[in-house]
Amino acid sequence: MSVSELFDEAEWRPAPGAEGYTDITAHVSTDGRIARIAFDRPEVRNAFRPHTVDELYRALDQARQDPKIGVVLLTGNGPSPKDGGWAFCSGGDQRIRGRDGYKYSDTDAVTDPARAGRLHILEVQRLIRFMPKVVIAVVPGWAAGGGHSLHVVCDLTIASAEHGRFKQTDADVGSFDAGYGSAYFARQIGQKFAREVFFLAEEYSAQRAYEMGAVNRVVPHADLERDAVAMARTILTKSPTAVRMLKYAFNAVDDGLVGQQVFAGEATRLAYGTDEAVEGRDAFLEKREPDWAPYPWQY
Ligand SMILES: CC(C)(COP(=O)(O)OP(=O)(O)OC[C@H]1O[C@@H](n2cnc3c(N)ncnc32)[C@H](O)[C@@H]1OP(=O)(O)O)[C@@H](O)C(=O)NCCC(=O)NCCSC(=O)CCC(=O)c1ccccc1C(=O)O
Repeated sequence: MSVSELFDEAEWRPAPGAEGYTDITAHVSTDGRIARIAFDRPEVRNAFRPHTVDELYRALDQARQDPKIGVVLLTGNGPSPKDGGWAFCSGGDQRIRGRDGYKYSDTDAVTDPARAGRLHILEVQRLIRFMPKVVIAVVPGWAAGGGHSLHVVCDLTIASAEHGRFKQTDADVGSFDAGYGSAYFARQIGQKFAREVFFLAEEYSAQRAYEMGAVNRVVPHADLERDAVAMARTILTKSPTAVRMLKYAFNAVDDGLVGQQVFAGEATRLAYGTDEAVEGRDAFLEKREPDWAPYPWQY
């Protein structure tokens, strides 16, 4: 069975360990430079349960640690075998929501009570936010609730003109993403629009979301994945260090001290590459005073 109607078999090979996944699919482009990670529960509009989130975190972290991968495409497989509907992701699976979070199924055999009720999609959001690679939300259908928040936290969004739909249902179901999903969303599209999206929970077409500044590109459905790969390939022509520093620079202004820490960590890595920093380290190891003379107080 095909992974998804938009999936091009010639473009991808399974990511290492992907054969064990049940709720997502994970692939790497044949040249190893792009990851494609997809929700694979189209019959429930790609809603996620704790097991889905575990797999998603693992696949994203694997992409984060793969030095060849520069861009991650996050998408949803489809269409639904039940009614032909398309989805990026419809957020937390409301059927298994408990009073302390989302519940593992009996077959997941969770014995640790601390793991019983989960909201760890927020850990996935942080992984997307802080990974030093560009993450593109590729939206073939509904992005709703926590699925809407995931598209918000991705670096870029490309959506299907025919089937892309955006709706923030959190307040309909008594949930609220008070972090990136709402406050950061308001930074993206402005306070009035963001409040409208949450307080009215209406449906927005891909074109309307584009006009509001929530989406980068709207393309014909049949071209969605091809165009997403083309975007990724353009990004891959750029300097990895420059892209990494730019992502962290864009983040820093909204991420407080954590944003500064992440940006500064990369600045430190760059500084370690200079002769000046090498002199500091060598002087310590050689038990001598450092000679800073060759390094001016630049202005
Ligand atoms: C997405 C819809 C608007 C699509 O509507 P439509 O095309 O008419 O399809 P339906 O017939 O409604 O759905 C088809 C089928 O799928 C089932 N389904 C869809 N979504 C879900 C879901 N989220 N959970 C369980 N099942 C779902 C639906 O019941 C149908 O099944 P049948 O058996 O065939 O009848 C519409 O489906 C819709 O509105 N879906 C619900 C969207 C929603 O409210 N999601 C939850 C929001 S809350 C959330 O995601 C919290 C989790 C979270 O991420 C979080 C946690 C803590 C802090 C912050 C966050 C955060 O938001 O990030």
